Amino acid sequence: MTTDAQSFEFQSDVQQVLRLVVHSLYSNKNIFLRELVSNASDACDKLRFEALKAPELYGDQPELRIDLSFDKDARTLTVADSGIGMSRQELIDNLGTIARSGTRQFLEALGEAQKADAQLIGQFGVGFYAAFIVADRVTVTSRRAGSDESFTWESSGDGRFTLAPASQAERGTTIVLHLKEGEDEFLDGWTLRSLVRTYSDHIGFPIRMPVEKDGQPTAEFEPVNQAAALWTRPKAEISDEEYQAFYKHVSHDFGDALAWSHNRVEGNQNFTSLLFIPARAPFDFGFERDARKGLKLYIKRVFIMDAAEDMLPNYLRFVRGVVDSDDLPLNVSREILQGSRQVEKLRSALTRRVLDLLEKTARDEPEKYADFWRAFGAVLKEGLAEDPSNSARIAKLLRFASTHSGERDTLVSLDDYLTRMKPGQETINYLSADGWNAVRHSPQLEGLAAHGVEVLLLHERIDEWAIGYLAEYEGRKLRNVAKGALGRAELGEGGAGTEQQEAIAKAAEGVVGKLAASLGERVSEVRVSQRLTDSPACLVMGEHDMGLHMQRLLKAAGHDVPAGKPALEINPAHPLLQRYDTETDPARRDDLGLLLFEQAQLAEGAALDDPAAFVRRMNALLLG
Ligand SMILES: Nc1ncnc2c1ncn2[C@@H]1O[C@H](COP(=O)(O)OP(=O)(O)OP(=O)(O)O)[C@@H](O)[C@H]1O
Repeated sequence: MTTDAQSFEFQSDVQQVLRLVVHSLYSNKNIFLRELVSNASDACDKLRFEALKAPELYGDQPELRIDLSFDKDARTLTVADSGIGMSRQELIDNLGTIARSGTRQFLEALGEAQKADAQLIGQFGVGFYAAFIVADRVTVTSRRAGSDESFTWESSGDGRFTLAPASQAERGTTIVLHLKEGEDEFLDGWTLRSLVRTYSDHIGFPIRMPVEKDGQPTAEFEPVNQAAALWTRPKAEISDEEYQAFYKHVSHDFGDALAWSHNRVEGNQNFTSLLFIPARAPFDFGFERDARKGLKLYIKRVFIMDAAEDMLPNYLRFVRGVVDSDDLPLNVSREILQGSRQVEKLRSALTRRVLDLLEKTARDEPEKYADFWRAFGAVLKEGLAEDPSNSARIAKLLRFASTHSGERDTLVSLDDYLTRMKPGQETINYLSADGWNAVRHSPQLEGLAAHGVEVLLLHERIDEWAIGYLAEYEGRKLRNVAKGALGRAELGEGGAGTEQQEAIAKAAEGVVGKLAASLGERVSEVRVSQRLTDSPACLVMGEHDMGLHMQRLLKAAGHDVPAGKPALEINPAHPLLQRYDTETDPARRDDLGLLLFEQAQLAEGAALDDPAAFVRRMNALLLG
């Protein structure tokens, strides 16, 4: 073993993160203490968990605690915990790298201007590196539980750190901050106590500070926090600020939570849950599907593991918090969790809690709910497919753009829709397409708009797939208006009567026949439309066929899709159809017919089979 200090370089990302943290968070510099105490508390949790199987890890030091002290002369502040500690290799791995996946992508994606935004920086959990906001040198000495070796890690935050053997007598980690010039406020007992009370009161282990006598710290330590895990305390005694501080501890989010729900359940199952809905998606939200974090499982107050995957369905993966069970065995393993009926029950109870909380927020604080929907709506929609037993409740929480306002950001619920249905209308109408403009300007909406019938506008990738799992809402069928013939059920009493329709269809028989001949196998049928008022034509699938948009999505994902053929619906009153009908040159007429078909494909968002031929035809007609 070497006795001299060895020098190492930080992984390249670390330097960048460090610089960002120090520059962006200076105005919130107090948070360094919260971060260090939070890590110390995690280290105590880890020891308590490992000691379930190996009680000898406690040695002769059963106490788990976090001590804060300072030395005015040396200008140092010390955070010492009796937690799990770190081995030499762990010091190198944990304090010289950035483990979170996606950090590099995140940094690259941030523009220069955004880099100064503390909220954004906070999203990747600044953690240990926050120490460098106030310190120009940080010394970490650690001795892992069960080992008699200790090591000192030291860095000035300049891209390098050193590592040397040490002789720390006790288990755990001691972090000494050599404060920068001007940071003397942290050398004051009163300030530190008030910071602990503000940010770390909820920590479940005692945070202790030296008793002061005549303004001088003594060797005796006293607790300065409540040292009771927050969720074990009665709701009425916990302030919003305390809940928010705790949220930051469990979620590593820098901003506040949007809402939370804290419950104690007694009876068949005994557990406490404290669940938070974040206000924003974390930067690596998309990356973490495989290793989901965010819901901590405690058993009888002992932290066991991150168990989001077992305790919550995938579509609620944005939830953060803790669940503390009195019934599960302390020696539970992931394998046991996965097969356990008790866990299954816990999972449905937690799912209900989250849906209750979302319903309450939607009802009482619609603006907050709108923020939630913007951040996580697309995730919640997956629930329609994943959790059929709750699909009615999920459906109530859905929000859609609609022709009611015609604006992308003004969203309506299915309940809103029901109140605006026309007399005689039976279906909840929707249209889906690739992107907002394609759906908003679709010719398919013209007839419905003329009758004043509202249509939900689905324009996100997941929409058509998700909505396919929702056959009806409150007894009303959900109806894709791009399919089948529209009648009274879709249009209400204002829909054209059958006699009138038949008369129009009869008058158009000639043009319909000619078009069917021009288009041949491309379409299943040509018919007069109820949908159109301004456009000449549109494409419509059979009511039970797969929508054209969905066919494209599946094809793009590499699936074999049965090629259902659309019908071409026409608006015989449109001048282009009259021009088609009166064209005497058969070749030109066929070209015009094909153009009508291709236009309908384009308007619906499809790519053309042979775009060059389309352009040639179009140009010939423009010049002719
Ligand atoms: N006091 C401590 N005792 C033991 N290990 C620690 C301590 N402080 C930090 N560590 C280790 O160093 C790692 C990195 O800490 P850091 O605070 O940078 O990130 P983190 O806590 O994992 O995540 P986050 O970015 O969410 O804060 C921790 O995961 C932990 O393994």
